[in-house]
Amino acid sequence: MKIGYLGPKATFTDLAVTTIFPDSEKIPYDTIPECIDAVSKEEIDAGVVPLENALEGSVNLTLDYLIHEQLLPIVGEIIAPIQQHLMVHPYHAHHWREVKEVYSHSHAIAQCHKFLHTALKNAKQVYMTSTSAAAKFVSEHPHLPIAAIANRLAAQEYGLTIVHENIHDYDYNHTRFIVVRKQNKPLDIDSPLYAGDKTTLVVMLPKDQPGALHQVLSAFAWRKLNLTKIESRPAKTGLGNYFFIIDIDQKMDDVLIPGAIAELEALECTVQVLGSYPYYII
Ligand SMILES: O=C(O)C(=O)C[C@]1(C(=O)O)C=C[C@@H](O)C=C1
Repeated sequence: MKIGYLGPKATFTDLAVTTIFPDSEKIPYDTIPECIDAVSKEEIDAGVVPLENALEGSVNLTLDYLIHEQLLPIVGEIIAPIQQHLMVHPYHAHHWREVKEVYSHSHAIAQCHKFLHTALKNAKQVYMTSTSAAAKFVSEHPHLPIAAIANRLAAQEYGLTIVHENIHDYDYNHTRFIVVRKQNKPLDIDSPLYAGDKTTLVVMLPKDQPGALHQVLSAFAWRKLNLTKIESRPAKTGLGNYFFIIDIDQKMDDVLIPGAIAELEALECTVQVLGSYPYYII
């Protein structure tokens, strides 16, 4: 199987893919949209992109691109621990406190806000497409006084020295990655890391109906369907127009979830099933 991922080599997405698909051919893409487009064009069998981080919340680019540009089914989810390290070119290892710029993915920079605020208060923060793209950039500019925030594999891959370990602000730092495919075909993963199943819906509420969200939630509540996430994103059709992304803590069944969807449609909601898929915890 060919699995695309947010690259280059040694991103957190790469680590997640290697753990869950150890025997697959891995194809890196520079950006999340490029990876999703490659799935859509069937250049690859599946794509893996980050969706949500425990400290920083949703990766909006993934959500928006999937919902507005390429509506592909989610066929799996990988939850992985995230440890962020500060790294520099070996040349700067002894004077890393003097770096002028810190490069990383915006989520990684946000996860290390307290550390950056205290240890590198005057360094400019520069966003890159991924943590390993930042590490690669730092390795390619040995004479610049700059640092990257990335994982240990990236330090090894790009020959950087870790000068401060575990700089993320809170110990519990995990990211959810989703696996998307062109067709809604389950992945044949036989992994001891399997931890359960989820179903994700995208729900657009009817316009200007008092209590609509309350009614939507009660369609799940009285069926005792456990929701693990509800998030709103702009529908991009006008101010105040939002849709909701709802995760249900179980597989699509024949009765309860279809019943809830039918009830939402009767309330004039538009409902799309983004996927019903297994998740794996690393
Ligand atoms: O840049 C990477 O290494 C990624 O895999 C992306 C990403 C993200 O988008 O949140 C994944 C995990 C970390 O939370 C930081 C960055």
